[in-house]
Amino acid sequence: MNFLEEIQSRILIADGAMGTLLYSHGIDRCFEELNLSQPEQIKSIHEAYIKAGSDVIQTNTYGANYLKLSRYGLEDDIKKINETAVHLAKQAAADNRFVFGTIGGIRSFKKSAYSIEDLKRNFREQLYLLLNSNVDGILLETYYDFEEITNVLKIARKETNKPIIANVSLHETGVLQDGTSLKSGLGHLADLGADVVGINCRLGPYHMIQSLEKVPLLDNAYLSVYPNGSLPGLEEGQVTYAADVSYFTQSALEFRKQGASLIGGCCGTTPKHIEAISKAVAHLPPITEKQVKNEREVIPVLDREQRKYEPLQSIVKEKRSIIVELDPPKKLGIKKFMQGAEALKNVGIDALTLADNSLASPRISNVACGSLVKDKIDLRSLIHITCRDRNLIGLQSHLMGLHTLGLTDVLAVTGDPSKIGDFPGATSVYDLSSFDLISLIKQFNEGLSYSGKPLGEKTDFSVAAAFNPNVRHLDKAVKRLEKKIACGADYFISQPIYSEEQIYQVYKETKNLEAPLYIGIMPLTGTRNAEFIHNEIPGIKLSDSIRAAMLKAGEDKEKARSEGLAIAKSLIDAAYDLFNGIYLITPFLQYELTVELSTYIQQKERNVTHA
Ligand SMILES: Cc1cc2nc3c(=O)[nH]c(=O)nc-3n(C[C@H](O)[C@H](O)[C@H](O)COP(=O)(O)OP(=O)(O)OC[C@H]3O[C@@H](n4cnc5c(N)ncnc54)[C@H](O)[C@@H]3O)c2cc1C
Ligand code: MET
Ligand SMILES: [Zn+2]
Repeated sequence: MNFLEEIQSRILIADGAMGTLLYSHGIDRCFEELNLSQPEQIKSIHEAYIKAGSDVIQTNTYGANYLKLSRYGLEDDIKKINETAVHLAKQAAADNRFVFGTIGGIRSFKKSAYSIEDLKRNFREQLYLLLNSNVDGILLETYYDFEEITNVLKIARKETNKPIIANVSLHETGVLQDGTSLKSGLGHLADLGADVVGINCRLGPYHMIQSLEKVPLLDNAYLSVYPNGSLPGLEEGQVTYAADVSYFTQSALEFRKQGASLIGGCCGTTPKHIEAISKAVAHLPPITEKQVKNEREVIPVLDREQRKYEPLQSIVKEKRSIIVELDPPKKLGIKKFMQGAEALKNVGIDALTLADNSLASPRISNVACGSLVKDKIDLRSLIHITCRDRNLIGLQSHLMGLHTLGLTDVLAVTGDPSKIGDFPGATSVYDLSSFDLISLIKQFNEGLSYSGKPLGEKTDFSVAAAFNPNVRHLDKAVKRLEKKIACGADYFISQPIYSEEQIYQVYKETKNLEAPLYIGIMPLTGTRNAEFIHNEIPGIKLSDSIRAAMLKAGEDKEKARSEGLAIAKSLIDAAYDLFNGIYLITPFLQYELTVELSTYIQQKERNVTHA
């Protein structure tokens, strides 16, 4: 009996979930290891699916590859686990059933977690083991990453003439994670040589039917569909699925109408679901003609609204520009903060920069503060965004919120890790790096979300990135800047520098960059503050003369304060002719200091223009 002949003449029934039926062993268990320790149970699950009507069953090898097994320290058992899995499935299947060796996808949305080379090596090993055990075909399932499935499919097609089923998992109805439509994705997999192409997991029948409505019958591959039992729920920490099996009778008829030739189930489905599907469609031939729904017309992306403020990168390329950091307060109450913002606006700075819980300590949301500053004082707020506190969902929601509030100027940073802050046990999310975040914001400017889904409007963010010059190898830090420019950074803002020599070094190393740089200067507020910064903030070093001057000021607060200001002014003098952009950092909400320094810069500017 030949799979490809069989599927041509009638709808074939696949099996349902394996993992769901093994949950009772504990969710953190390696289910594939059960091939060795509980072979009878695995075999009886296969038998239950066969009894329910499955023509095609899959080996219990979804995660039986090096990368997944090594999470459990089981990588050395890879050969035995795969061979036994094939053996058990074959024992359960009579001659007229097909045993497909399954290989699950690895990547989630984070491409950086595994390189394509890692994935290919990992795949090849499992593929050889399954083919050597003489499976009837190969099943690729739960691939969210289209780059991954196309690469592994090419390998499989090269290595075997046996039938290959290639199933992707959808990001949302009809759309893959990278924004590719299901129609074009499946077409591409068919062109790469898959015999059957389709979808599995994540969605239930309703969304899968909707997705398939836009997919035509292909002339070089059959269509498959493996829906989940339902959308997942959570009960007492356990994933649950709705158990209405009769719903699957109707769903199976719909799948047939959409052109599916192979119908099974994924997470949450059981032999009962498969029985319902089998009873509904196993005796029917596949359809030969199909009315395809048009892909949704591309919604025109509205052009951006007029920006309220000119982008800082344009200003600083042309002329002197001062931006000042004023951190949102650590306690409730924003009177002093707003007074500071107003005083700084009155001395004519270009923007107030608002850190995002810097040093990983909670503060009033910088969006709340920034929005008030824009609306009440009419001063541009530059909102820092870290990747520490928000996952990919939160970050996208945040960007949409900023756009909605008209906060168009942002600084994208990785962010100080939680472990250095007030709540060391809190999670540092880091779904994205600063590079990824810069790229994401620039993609928003094209009107597209992370997955490439149209946002309806284009945003108009101007994106700053951070420059940390206080490192051992300045050239490496500058290389990071080049990478940030490649991701879309419009300009840079540096950490504070406390040495005239270092300012000159930074100028030399960065002067050829395409993107302008605001150089960071923060007034020292006292002798202890100076010693703390020199000795305890990683990377930052005060020059000998600055340190000596602060030590000389001693415990006299007034003297230390004016010495701190004098030092900041001398650093400004050193930076003045080299950089248009000056970034002043206000220590401890002492805005009088940054007001005085801003005035100092402007005075200098007037003297120069009048001279
Ligand atoms: C202007 C400015 C504003 C900031 N605002 C905030 C804020 O609001 N909230 C907050 O939490 N943090 C803030 N930070 C701190 C910042 O997140 C980091 O501590 C650091 O300065 C690096 O910037 P980044 O996050 O863009 O890091 P990236 O360039 O993305 O680097 C991430 C990590 O890679 C490593 N790395 C970086 N450079 C090198 C190098 N040359 N060699 C080897 N390893 C390297 C470091 O471990 C670094 O932490 C700010 C920093 C600056 C300069
Ligand atoms: N078919 C496999 C199983 O049911 C994979 C499911 S998708 C995570 O265990
Ligand atoms: Zn699944």
